[in-house]
Amino acid sequence: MSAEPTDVVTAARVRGAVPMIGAFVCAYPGRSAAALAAVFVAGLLDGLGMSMLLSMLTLTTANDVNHKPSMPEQVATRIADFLGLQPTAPVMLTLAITLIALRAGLTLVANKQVGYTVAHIATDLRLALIRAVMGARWSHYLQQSVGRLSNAVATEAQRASEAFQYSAEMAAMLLNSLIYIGIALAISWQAGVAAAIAGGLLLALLHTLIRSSRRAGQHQTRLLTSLLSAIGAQLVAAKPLKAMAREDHVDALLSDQMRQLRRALRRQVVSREALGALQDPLLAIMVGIGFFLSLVLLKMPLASVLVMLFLLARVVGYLSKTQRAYQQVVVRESAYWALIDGIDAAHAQAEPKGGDRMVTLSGSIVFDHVRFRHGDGRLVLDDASFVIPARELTVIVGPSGAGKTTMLDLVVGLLQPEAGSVRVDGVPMGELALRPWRRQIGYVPQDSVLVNESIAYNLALGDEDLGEADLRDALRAADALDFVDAMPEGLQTRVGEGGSRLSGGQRQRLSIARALVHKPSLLVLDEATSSLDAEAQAVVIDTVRRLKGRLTILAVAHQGLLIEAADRIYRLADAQVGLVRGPVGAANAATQEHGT
Ligand SMILES: Nc1ncnc2c1ncn2[C@@H]1O[C@H](COP(=O)(O)OP(=O)(O)OP(=O)(O)O)[C@@H](O)[C@H]1O
Repeated sequence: MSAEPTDVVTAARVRGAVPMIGAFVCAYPGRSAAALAAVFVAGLLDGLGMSMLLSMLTLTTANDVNHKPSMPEQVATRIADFLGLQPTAPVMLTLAITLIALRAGLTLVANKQVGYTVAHIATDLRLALIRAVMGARWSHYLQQSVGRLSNAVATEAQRASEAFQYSAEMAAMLLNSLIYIGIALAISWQAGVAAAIAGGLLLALLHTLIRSSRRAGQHQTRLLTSLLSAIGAQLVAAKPLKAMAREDHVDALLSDQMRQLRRALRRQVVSREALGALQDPLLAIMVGIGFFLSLVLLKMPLASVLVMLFLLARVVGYLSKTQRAYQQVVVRESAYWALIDGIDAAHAQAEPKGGDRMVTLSGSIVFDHVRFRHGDGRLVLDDASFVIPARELTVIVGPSGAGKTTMLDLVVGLLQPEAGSVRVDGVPMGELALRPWRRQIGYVPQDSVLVNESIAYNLALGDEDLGEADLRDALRAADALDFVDAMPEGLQTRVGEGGSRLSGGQRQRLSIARALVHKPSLLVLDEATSSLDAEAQAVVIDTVRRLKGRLTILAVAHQGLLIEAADRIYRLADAQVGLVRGPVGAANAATQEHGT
C-alpha cells in the first residue's frame, strides 16, 4: 500500500487545497478508499441507528391509526422483521445502540487508516525532498540553507501530512451531512431542502474566516522558512558570536521575525475560534426560526417538528464540522506547496546522470582547454590544459581564491566546465558513470566535517561491509589510531557536534582515515594536512608516499612536506595553470594523455 516517495509530490501541480488532496489520494488510493468506505458505512449505520431512535419517537407518540410511517420507520421496521423481531420500542432501542456501536468500530478502522497514511505522507515527503536535494547539482545544494531544509523536513512535512488528516475528517463530516440530508429528504422533502439551505447559508456566511486562515497559514509558512534559515545560519556561527559577545545581535535579528510569526499564529487562532464561536449561535438561530415556522406558523405536530429540527441540527452540525476541518486543511496547505516548490526546484537542477562508461584510473586525468566560472562570476579557469597522471602525487598551489578547490570539484564531477573537457582515462566526465567514479574517490575537504556520531560511524558512513580491521588500518594510515585507542570508548566514542570534542588536527586525521578506508583509486586532499603539526604531518605524508605508487593523489597545499613529496606541482593563478615541477610539456594536455 505504501507509495513511492515521489508519488505524493508528482500527482498535482495546480495550487489549492483540492489538488493537494487529489495528490494525497492518488498517492494512497487503497488507504484513502478504505478510509472513505469505512467512513461512509459508519455514517450510514449512524443514520440508521438515529432513524431507529427517531422512529421510536413517532412510534410512541403517534396515536393516529392512519399514521403513515416515514421511510426510516419503514427501514427500521423491515430490519426488525428481517431479524424476526417485533418493532417495539425496546427492540428499536437495542437495534439503534447496536448500529451506533458498529459505527464506532468502523470509525476506528477509518481513523487507523488515516493515521497510518499521515505517517506515510510525512515520511515520503521528507524522503522526496532529501533525495531531490541530494540528487541536485552541487551549485544548487550550495544555495540551500540548512535551516530552511531542516524546517522543510521537520515542520513543513508534518504540517502537510496533518492536512491529509483534516482532509479525511472533512470528507467524513461531509459524507455524514449528505447522509443526513438524504434521511431528511426521505422523511419530508421540505425538511431536506431546509437543512441543505440552512447548511449552505452557514458555510457562505463564515467563508471569510476560511480565507483569513489560509492567508495566516501562508504567512506562517513563509516566516518559519526565513526564521529557521536565519537561526540555522546563526547557530553554525555560534562560537565566534559568543566569543565576541555578539549574541544580542542574533536576538535582535530573530525577534522581529518571531513577532511576525506570533502575529500570524494569533490570526490563525482568532479565525479558528471565531468560526467555532459563530457556528453555534447561527445554528441555534436557524433551529429557533425552524421551530417558529413549523410549530407556530405551520402548526405541525410536535413529534414531526422535533424530528425535523433534529435532522436540521445534524445536517448543519456536520456541515459546520466540515468547514472547521477545511479551515485546518487550508492553514496547512501552504506547507505542502512550499515543500513541493523545494522538491521541484531541486528536480529542475538535477545533476546530469552522466554516462555509463567505467574507468579504473589507470592512465590519467586530463584538463583539456577547460574554461570555468561560478555563475556569472569571473573566470576561475581559462583555457586550462594539464595532466594529472595516475599513481603520482600531483600538488596544486596558488594564491587564496585562485580556484584550487574549484579544480578539485571539476575532477570529482561536482562542477561541469563551460568549455573544454575533463577526461578520466580518456573518457569525458559527461560519459562517465558518475557514481561509480565517485565511489573510487577518497575526498578530504578543507574543513573536515564530522557528524555527531561515533568515530566508527564517521569513518564507515554507514557502509556495513567495512569491518573493525578496515577502520583500524585506515586510522593507522592517517596517524589517528593512537589517539582513538586512548579515548574511553575507542572507536565508539562520539565526536560531538561537527566533531567539537576533538582537536582540529584530530578531526583532520579522522577525515583522512575516512577517505582512505574505502581504498580509493584517487585520493583528493584539499589542504588536508594544513592544521596538523609537523610531526603528524610527517606521518601522514609518509602514508601518502607509501600510497603513491598504488593510487593517484591530487592535493592542494600551500606549503610543507606535501609539496616536497610531490611528483609534479601546478600553480593556478589568474585562471591560468602553469607547471612548477614535473616533466617538460606535462601541462600540455592536448598532446599528452597518459595511458589512453
Ligand atoms: N559556489 C560558489 N559560487 C560563486 N563563487 C564561488 C563559489 N565557490 C567559490 N567561488 C569563488 O571562486 C573563486 C575560487 O574559489 P576556490 O574556493 O576554488 O579558491 P581556492 O583557490 O581553493 O581558495 P583557498 O586557497 O582560499 O581555499 C573564489 O573567488 C570564490 O569566491
